[in-house]
Amino acid sequence: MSLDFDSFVLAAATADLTEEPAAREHADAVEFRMDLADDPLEALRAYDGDLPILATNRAAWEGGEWDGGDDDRLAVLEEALEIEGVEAIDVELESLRSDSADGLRDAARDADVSVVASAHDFDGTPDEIEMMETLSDACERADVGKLAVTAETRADTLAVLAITHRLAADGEAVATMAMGEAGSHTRAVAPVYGSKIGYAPVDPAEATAPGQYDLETLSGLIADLE
Ligand SMILES: O=C1C[C@@](O)(C(=O)O)C[C@@H](O)[C@@H]1O
Repeated sequence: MSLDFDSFVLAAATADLTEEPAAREHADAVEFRMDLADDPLEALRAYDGDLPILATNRAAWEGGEWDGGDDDRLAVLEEALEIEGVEAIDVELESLRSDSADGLRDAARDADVSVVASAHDFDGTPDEIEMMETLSDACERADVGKLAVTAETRADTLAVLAITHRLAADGEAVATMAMGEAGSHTRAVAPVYGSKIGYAPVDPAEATAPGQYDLETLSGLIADLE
């Protein structure tokens, strides 16, 4: 079964699937950060929660903690496709651009699992033209295109919201957020402009990116702004 991003999905981001019961009240899905977990395939096989899983195995070169080779990283993600409960996977846009994840994407289609193509900028916010190019490319290569940048100013956050609005208005499935303290509010506001995925840790001490609100807080903010 595939996770459908027609409406907004709030994902509880975690390296520990036993947190799922605590996430149920506020989340629509669990983002399982396989790269941050000890034995991720074992944990997935043992999962018997209610929330669908978006599986991410983030490369070190994209801000994650997978410390093996890239082929192994994608192969582990491909194994996850076969496990019940996994309804979406996150694949780095760079892997899709280099064709190294073509097999994985085809396998996801065969398994009826959605693909999120993601790109991150941990240093800053590129200009709008560059962000439009990156996000449009991500949308072309997957079911959802995701872009997370690092905001330092209000102008940065406005630019992220502007491109979100533009692509969503064109019918593209996008997920956006500005990382960092200056970007926090975009996590609540981007869904108003059409962003389809939000990420928040159940436990604020276990954030998976800078500037995240905890799950209960983000869920409340999004509900208030709807
Ligand atoms: O790519 C993303 C988005 C994210 O980096 C964020 O900023 O919320 C959090 C990550 O867990 C997730 O994989």
